[in-house]
Amino acid sequence: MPDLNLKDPGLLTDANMIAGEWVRAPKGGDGIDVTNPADRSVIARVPKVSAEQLKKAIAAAKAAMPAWAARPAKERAALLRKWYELIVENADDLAKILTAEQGKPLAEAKGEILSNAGYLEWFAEEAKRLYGDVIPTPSTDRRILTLKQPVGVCAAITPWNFPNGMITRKAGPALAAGCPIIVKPASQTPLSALALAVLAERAGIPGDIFQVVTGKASDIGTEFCTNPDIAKITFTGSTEVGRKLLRDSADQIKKLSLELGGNAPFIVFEDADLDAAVEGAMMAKFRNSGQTCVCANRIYVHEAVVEEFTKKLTEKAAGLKLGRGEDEGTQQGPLIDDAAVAKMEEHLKDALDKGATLHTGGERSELGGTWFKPTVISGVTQQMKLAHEETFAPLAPVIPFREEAEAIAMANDTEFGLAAYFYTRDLARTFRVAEALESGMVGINTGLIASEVAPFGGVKQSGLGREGSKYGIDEYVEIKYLAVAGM
Ligand SMILES: NC(=O)C1=CN([C@@H]2O[C@H](COP(=O)(O)OP(=O)(O)OC[C@H]3O[C@@H](n4cnc5c(N)ncnc54)[C@H](OP(=O)(O)O)[C@@H]3O)[C@@H](O)[C@H]2O)C=CC1
Ligand SMILES: O=C(O)CCCC(=O)O
Repeated sequence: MPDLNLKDPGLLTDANMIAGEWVRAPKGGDGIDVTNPADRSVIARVPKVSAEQLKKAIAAAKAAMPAWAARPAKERAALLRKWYELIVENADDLAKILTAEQGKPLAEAKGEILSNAGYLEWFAEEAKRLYGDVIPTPSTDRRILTLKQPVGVCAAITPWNFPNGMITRKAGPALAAGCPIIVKPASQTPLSALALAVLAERAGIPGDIFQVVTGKASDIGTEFCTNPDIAKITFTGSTEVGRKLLRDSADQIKKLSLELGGNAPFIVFEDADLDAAVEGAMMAKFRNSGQTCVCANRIYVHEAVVEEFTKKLTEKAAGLKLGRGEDEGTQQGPLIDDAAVAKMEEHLKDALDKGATLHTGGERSELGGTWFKPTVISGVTQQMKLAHEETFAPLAPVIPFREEAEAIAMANDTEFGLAAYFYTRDLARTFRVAEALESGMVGINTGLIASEVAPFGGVKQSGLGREGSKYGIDEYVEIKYLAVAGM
């Protein structure tokens, strides 16, 4: 294992947690190399779980579920709380592991870890409030009650852009509701997931209740979708894979939560606080080098302020410091891989070929590898590729508009509906526009919306279900109705 200068080297492991045991790749056997996107060096090799091992993990989770679900909610809550505390205590080390495999600046990595540990804290509390109802009865011979019961064994498939946070968001509500969960992290970033498993074990969470398996995505996905002992799949990633999971699990009518691609519009009205809008756009566009599903993909700016906005955005974007995530002051890490750079270049070229103007960036950085200079272009139209596809990279396209209705129509002109943002100081417009935007989340005068207390999720082809908030745990329970007569 690499020397990441951890306070606690025990957090770095290349073993899977299967049925309560740490399982390494067989010597000389098949495995997956984990590389540091900053220099492409191989930092670890994790196992490719075998079909038998995966079945064993699922069977172990199924066998362990009744005892876990039967524990008083207060006990499950205490274990989740302990896990949360260990993550917070070890946030510096977890951030180093995350940055080494994902590339984001260390401060951002630590921010991801701390803010998303909040989902464990939140759901530890919600575990105790999983109330049913007593419903007023329409006839005197009976009483009507509801219970909330755990949905069953859950399987999570998580992406590389938030290697730590996308797991706590799913494991928190699952475990709180009484469900075991098996996590398959992205092959690019398994070490953060495995470090979470180390801490879960230390917190006292049984190793058949929180398991992590690494390996070939399509094989694991197929087993999750077809194994009758998996009741629910929770996925964050591309719309294409989400669609496949939905299709493949249709035969067994599994429950699915899908947090898929976005194509967030970011609208700046003529009455906006322009400096605040520029700050918000920087956050919504360039956080994680543009690789978040809620990243602003299209920036619509009223024609009266478009020139000034573009100038200010360009200055800020050009001032971002690129570097290795672990280097002091780095604001933009490398993109995850060459495919991510290729997509950025494809969208940029298409826009420039169709008449867009380049203000800053537009090329790979001198740092080499997968760094791409933060890029601002203007004169963008709805006919360009980036208006309809998620770029997932540091490309900020500015599109002018004249009328509010025109901005809303362009914003909604997409099959996606995850996040949207707009800046205005007009209260009536605030509600009018917020209600008209076809998205699951709307940031108004802010470019940062994720929080464990709020429901995160999309409409249209951006997915199904919500993560976080009082609604998040509903994704992991079934409501059972009791009709009690004979009294
Ligand atoms: N909503 C979001 O937050 C995210 C959106 N995306 C979008 O998707 C694009 C592509 O990114 P990419 O990493 O390829 O996203 P994917 O959807 O391919 O990967 C996300 C997760 O799904 C797994 N996966 C891939 N194929 C299958 C399959 N057939 N069955 C089951 N699981 C599978 C991956 O595993 P493995 O790593 O082993 O392939 C990973 O764990 C991005 O450019 C972006 O537009 C990507 C990541 C996150
Ligand atoms: O990209 C995602 O899938 C989640 C974004 C979380 C955040 O905004 O912190």
